[in-house]
Amino acid sequence: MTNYLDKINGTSDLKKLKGSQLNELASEIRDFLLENISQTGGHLASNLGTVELTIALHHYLNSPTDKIIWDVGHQAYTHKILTGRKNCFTKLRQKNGLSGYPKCTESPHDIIGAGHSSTSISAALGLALARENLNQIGDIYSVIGDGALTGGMAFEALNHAGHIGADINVILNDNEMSISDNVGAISSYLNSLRSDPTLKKVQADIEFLLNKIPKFGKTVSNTVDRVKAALKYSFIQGVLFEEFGFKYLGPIDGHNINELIKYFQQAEKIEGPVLLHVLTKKGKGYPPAENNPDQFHGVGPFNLKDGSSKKTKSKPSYSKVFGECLTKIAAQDKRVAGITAAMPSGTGLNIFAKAFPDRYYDVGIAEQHAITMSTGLARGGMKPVCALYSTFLQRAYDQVIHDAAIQNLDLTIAIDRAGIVGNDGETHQGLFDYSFLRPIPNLVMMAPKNAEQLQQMLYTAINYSGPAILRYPRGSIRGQYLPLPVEELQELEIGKAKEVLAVKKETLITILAIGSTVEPAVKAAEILNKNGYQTALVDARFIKPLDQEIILKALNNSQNIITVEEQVLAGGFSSAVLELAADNGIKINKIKRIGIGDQFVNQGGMEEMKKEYDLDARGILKNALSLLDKAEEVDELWPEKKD
Ligand SMILES: Cc1ncc(C[n+]2csc(CCOP(=O)(O)OP(=O)(O)O)c2C)c(N)n1
Ligand SMILES: CC(=O)[C@@H](O)[C@H](O)COP(=O)(O)O
Ligand SMILES: [Mg+2]
Repeated sequence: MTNYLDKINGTSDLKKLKGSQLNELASEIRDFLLENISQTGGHLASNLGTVELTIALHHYLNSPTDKIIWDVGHQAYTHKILTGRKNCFTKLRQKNGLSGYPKCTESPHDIIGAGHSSTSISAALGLALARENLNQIGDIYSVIGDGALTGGMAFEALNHAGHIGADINVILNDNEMSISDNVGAISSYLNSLRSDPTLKKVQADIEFLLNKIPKFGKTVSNTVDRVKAALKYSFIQGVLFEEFGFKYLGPIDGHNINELIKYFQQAEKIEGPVLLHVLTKKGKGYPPAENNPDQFHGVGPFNLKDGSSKKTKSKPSYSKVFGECLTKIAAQDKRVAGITAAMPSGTGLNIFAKAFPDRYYDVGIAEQHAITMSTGLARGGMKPVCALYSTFLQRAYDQVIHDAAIQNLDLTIAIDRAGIVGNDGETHQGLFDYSFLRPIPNLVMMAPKNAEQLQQMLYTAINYSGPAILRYPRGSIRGQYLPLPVEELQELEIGKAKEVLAVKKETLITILAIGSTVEPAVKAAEILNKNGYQTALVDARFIKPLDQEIILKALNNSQNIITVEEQVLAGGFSSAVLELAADNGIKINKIKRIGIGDQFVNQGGMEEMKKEYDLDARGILKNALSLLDKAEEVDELWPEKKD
């Protein structure tokens, strides 16, 4: 049997294949994806769905002169395979390995880097305008999913591109899924387009017409309009995208390479913006993923035979603890509502959704709207809890300031995936939220050290009457999970830290930690104390307001200070401590700040990357010893064998 995949070393080899050879290649690529992703993990279902579409694009276009922009970018694995990166798949999403997203530094074919949703049409438009201004050549294709199309930015770009008649092609990859079921009026609208038989007939007639016309531009538009009228089917009334000034082509079978190429040829004949509505199946070709596209959207290593996970059962995630606790609180208070921006299972809000479907809102990929809608709910007397990943909350910065904080409204923002997120890499790290939220008046912001504190903090945030934020990391909890009954939940005193190991007069070292760094700091402090280096430890709990009393006490009484935060150093927890010291005229003898410097953090395992930035117990110990000029003792003091 011919192995086409091994023979392809770039898109020029692909172009030599025809007809059924391309279908065979698609099948080989699917096997390759399954073989590799089952070992490394990755975004399986979306990639299985875009194999034929990507082959057709690269067969028809000349990348990188022609430009393909992948929205979110989690579905671009076949693009990577066809553009010379096949051999890198053994290290997909791993440290120093192949990125799971398009990345400009990785390949000239990755025109625009991504990871966050709904940016591709804007980027395509910018490229088209640059092409025009600089007399460049090349077609420009953006590939956006039906989920990503729920993001407001996509519509800002459609609005602009349609208005100016930009010569771009937007492929709407409609698989009827976001990560979970897609939501919203647009999604229902796409359903109606998909099943409209008249549209297919009109498309056939238009195709016939286009084949007769060399370039479907302004000069012939009257003819086309006449044909449309004659067909008694108005695109203008029928298709939303036409209202935006786009020519609509479709629906197109996204698993039929020849049909796709035929439509690309058509699109080329049309001047101005074209939207190609391509229908694909998420998880295509692998029954476990076809049947459970949500579960197979992003996966860890799994057994190919049945799709079962290779991971041994681990502790519950922070998201699950959050979801369960919220559900319990909501059972007692019918004002509590849950809001997600297209991440119900990721945030644990699916647990709440099941119990209280009437108070649960999935707004689609619309973080800005999620926050402002929450403020409206709050104003109306509800107690909204809006759960967003830290990295995606970046989208809603102004809404937090303008709609929540200035008006001091009573909402809770639960920031999930705060800190290092691991294999998604730079675009998804949650490393900026302390810094961008700390300067905002009226906000209260806390970070739990473990599952127990997460529950207490959620209860505190919901009961606090004003905008309250809690941030917690991705992945499994540390320590034990004892689900607390509501009667045992207690409001924490706002802005109160806790001395885990008391600060005394002339303390040698005080570690000031917050959130996920507290538990490794406890371990480091225990080792230091055991070895005669008297160490105190403060769990700050609140970054805003900071407990001035306890932190000033620590600064005044300690010969050495260590701050630890899973965040960038600039503007974060350590900055808050230094500001407090400066404002109170305290001269800190020696200080070491552990956190992320002025750089983006690459992909890699979560623990692996935390270790790299000294955010683990050993890293904290090492920094403490180096403050005492005893760095060389770390191996000797560290109780575990070198790993
Ligand atoms: C701003 C933002 N919010 C949320 C996400 C998380 N996210 C990644 S992919 C995805 C679903 C995208 O659905 P779609 O575009 O239809 O692609 P599919 O996975 O179906 O191929 C979501 C919600 C994100 N990447 N960016
Ligand atoms: C593509 C994307 O943005 C999401 O699929 C993301 O990878 C989810 O990350 P988690 O695995 O942390 O939920
Ligand atoms: Mg989709």
